[in-house]
Parts: sequence; structure tokens; C-alpha cells
Amino acid sequence: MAQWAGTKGNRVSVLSYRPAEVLGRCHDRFGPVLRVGGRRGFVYVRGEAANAAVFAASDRFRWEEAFAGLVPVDGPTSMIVSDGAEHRRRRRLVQPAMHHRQVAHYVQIMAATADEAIDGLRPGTDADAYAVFRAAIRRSTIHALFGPELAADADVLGRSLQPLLDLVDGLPAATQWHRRLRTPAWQRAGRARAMLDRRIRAEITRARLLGPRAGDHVLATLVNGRDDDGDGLTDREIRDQVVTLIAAGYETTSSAMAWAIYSLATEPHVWATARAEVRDAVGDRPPGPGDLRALPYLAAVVNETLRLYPPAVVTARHVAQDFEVEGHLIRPGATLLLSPYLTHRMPEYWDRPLEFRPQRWLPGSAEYTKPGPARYLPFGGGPHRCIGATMATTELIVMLARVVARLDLTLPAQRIRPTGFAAMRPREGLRVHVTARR
Ligand code: HEM
Repeated sequence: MAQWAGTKGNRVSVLSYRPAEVLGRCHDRFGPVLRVGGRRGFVYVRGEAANAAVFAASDRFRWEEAFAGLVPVDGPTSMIVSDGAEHRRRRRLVQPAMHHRQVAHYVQIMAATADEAIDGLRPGTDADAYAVFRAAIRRSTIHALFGPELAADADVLGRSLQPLLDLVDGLPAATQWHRRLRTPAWQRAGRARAMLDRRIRAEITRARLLGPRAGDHVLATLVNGRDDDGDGLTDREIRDQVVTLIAAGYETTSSAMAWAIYSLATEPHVWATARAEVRDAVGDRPPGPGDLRALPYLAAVVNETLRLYPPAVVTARHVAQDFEVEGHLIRPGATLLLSPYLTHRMPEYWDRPLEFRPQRWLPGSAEYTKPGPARYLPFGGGPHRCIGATMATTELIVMLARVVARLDLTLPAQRIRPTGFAAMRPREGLRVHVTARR
């Protein structure tokens, strides 16, 4: 539900996302499994038992149909729309770049990019924190994964991607209509896609020419990687994984960043505690990879942000074989939707669910609980679980560490409305007033 937010009186202001709230009320009335639209329609599930049943039955689902709406952006060979052996092959070639150890190499890029963004904020002025950090996260994701050459064009790539992201930010059926009717939005997206593809293909060619000397970023892995049969990826497959990683990487993470800043700014004691932790751990310098373990409170802030504001409000599965959930038999052809947002706000699982309480994630705290993977699922679950989860949480911790250490912010009175299908974000951005910068 839309709400007015402000810092006056430090009112606790957890926001709600209207369509999900409506869905939640239907669940309250009709139970954890809701069917809409007949056999080939939608099945909405809510709660830990239903989510666990979905994660345990991944072999009964297909992703090609479930995420078909993303094909105009990500391409037909993207891992997100791949199934079975093709999915495993594509994912396996990207995986090394997303491992914990590899992500540690990105910390310096993340901190430096956050610092550049913060340097651009002038004390005494207002700024849209969502837009500022969206651009920063896009640049740092591209830099970390694909090297400085492509990162130099991060804003241009963002402009090319935007018409495509706009196109898929509705229900998949709406995207299909744009395609059938060749609407202006579809044509705009087509032109943008051609520009994007030219730039990425040039980079692929460059990486092929350099061979293993192309550095240790993902592009080199994608170009030089071979599966067990010695087969590599085609240029088309590489293009699709590159665009998928860029688009999936910054849309979601920057939404989470906006919600974290919003939550910190509405809870000054949380901001102060996070700042004290950063000061104790690293003083004035940016955190390095070895410092992350010394920032458990900030990690808790990130977990709590992703609990209340999971950018992926729902995630989908196409049912390919009979599947039973909570006593309901679901036949092939249906689209199953599970909702991190709804499960994360259920009073059955969370004490004071609509309060922002990072302490619930701290092992030393009386409120600590360790939710299982079907109760806390901001990154989904099963074989397509978000490949960028470690990168996203690391990026959020590092960038927030710089924000709380270097900035004092207040929230001017404004309307903050969660919106978006692909990633829940603040509809009109997040206006902040910068009172001080160090
Ligand atoms: C806070 C940030 C993020 C959130 C909330 C998020 C959430 C998700 C979710 C819910 C899924 C679907 C999983 C499922 O249905 O089981 C997913 C998949 C995926 N995400 Fe993320 N994501 C985030 C950041 C990232 C980043 C930083 C990257 C890469 C740079 C990334 C790349 C991907 C890819 C490639 C997939 C598809 C994986 C597959 O099909 O095997 N995501 N993400």
C-alpha cells in the first residue's frame, strides 16, 4: 500500500506492495494454494511447506516457459530460460566467477564505485538515492564481471537496456502483445537491443582475440571455458549469459540497495549501530575482502532488507509433470508462482513481521532464529537458485558500509510506492536530503 514516509518522529515505516498484499488476503481466505484461470492458468502458493514442496520437485518443472517473458532481454539461450543438461552446462561455465573466493576480488571495485557515487552527492542538496546507486551498481557489476573496457560504457549499456527492461516489466502476456502488435515499445526495444548486442559482440570478439590473456573476468571464462566434452559456448550463448548477468545483477541489487537506505534512514538507531560497527572494523578506509566477517550487523541489515523487500516478489515455475502441493494436484501446463514477499511477512514464522529488526539475524541476540531455505528465500531455491546471491549480498554490505560511514541523510516527506514486476523498486525513486558527507 502506498504510504507517506518521513523521518519525523522516527516513525517505523515498513512499506507494502499492493498487488502482493491483495494476493496475501486471498491466501488468508482460501489457504496456501490458489488457482486462477483453469488448468493452464496460474497457481499461487504461500508458506514454508508449499515452498519446500516446490524446491524438492524441481524435476517436474520447466524454466523455458516459466521465464519466456524475459527472452526479449536475456535471449533464448540464457541460463534462466534453459532446462536440463543445457542449463547445467551454461550455469557451470558461469559459476566459477560467482564463487565466494572470486567475489572477494570484486570488493575493491564495489567500494571504489560506491565512493565515486558518494563523492557526487553534495551536502545541503537532495538526490535520488535509488537512481544514484542503480547507476553505481550497474557500473560495478559490469566492471567486476566483464572488465573495465565494458564498464566504461556502463551508462550507454544501461540506456540501451532500459527499453528492453521496460518491455518485460509487465506480465509476460503483455510482452507477447507488444510482440504481436509490433507496438512502438516493441520497436524501440528492438533498436535498443541491436545497439546493445553490437557492443557486447565487439567485446566477445576482443576477448576471443586475447584468449586466456583476456584477464580473469567472466567474459574470459565464457569465451575459453569448456564443458566435460570439450565444447565451449557459441557467441550467441555468450551474449545471452552476459546480458542476463548484467540485467539480473543490477535491477534486483539496486532495488535492494534503495530499500536498505530507506530502512536505515527511517531507523536512525540502526544507522548509528551500523556506522559504529564499520568504524570499529575498518576505521575510515573502505572495507576489503578480509573485513566482511567483521560486519555482521550490516549483513543482518541486508538480510532484513531482503526479508521485507525481496526484489523478486514472486518467482515462477512451469509445471511439466503432475505435482502435488499441500494436498492439491497440479496438472502439467499450469504456471506456479511462489512468493518470497508473502512468506517473509507471515506472522506464523516471524516475530513482529512488519518491523525492521536486524537483530533477528544476529546469533548473539535473544531474537535470533535461523530460518530454513523455504522460509527465507529472497534468492529462490533449487537448480536455478540465484547464481549471484553471494555477489549481491557482498555488494550491498560493501556499498552500505561506505554509505553509513560517509553520509548523513534524511528522508524528505515524499510518496514511496513499491512497484515493478521484474524487481520491486520505489516507483518514484528514493529522494534523500544529504546533510553531511565525509
Ligand atoms: C538482491 C539481489 C538479487 C536478488 C533478490 C535475486 C533474486 C533472484 C531470484 C529469485 C532468482 C530465481 C531463482 C528461482 O526461481 O529459484 C534469480 C535467478 C538468477 N539471478 Fe539473481 N538476484 C539478485 C542478484 C543477482 C546478481 C547480482 C546476479 C548476477 C550478477 C544475478 C543473476 C541471476 C541469474 C543468472 C539467475 C538465473 C539462474 C539460473 O537460471 O540458473 N542475480 N535471482
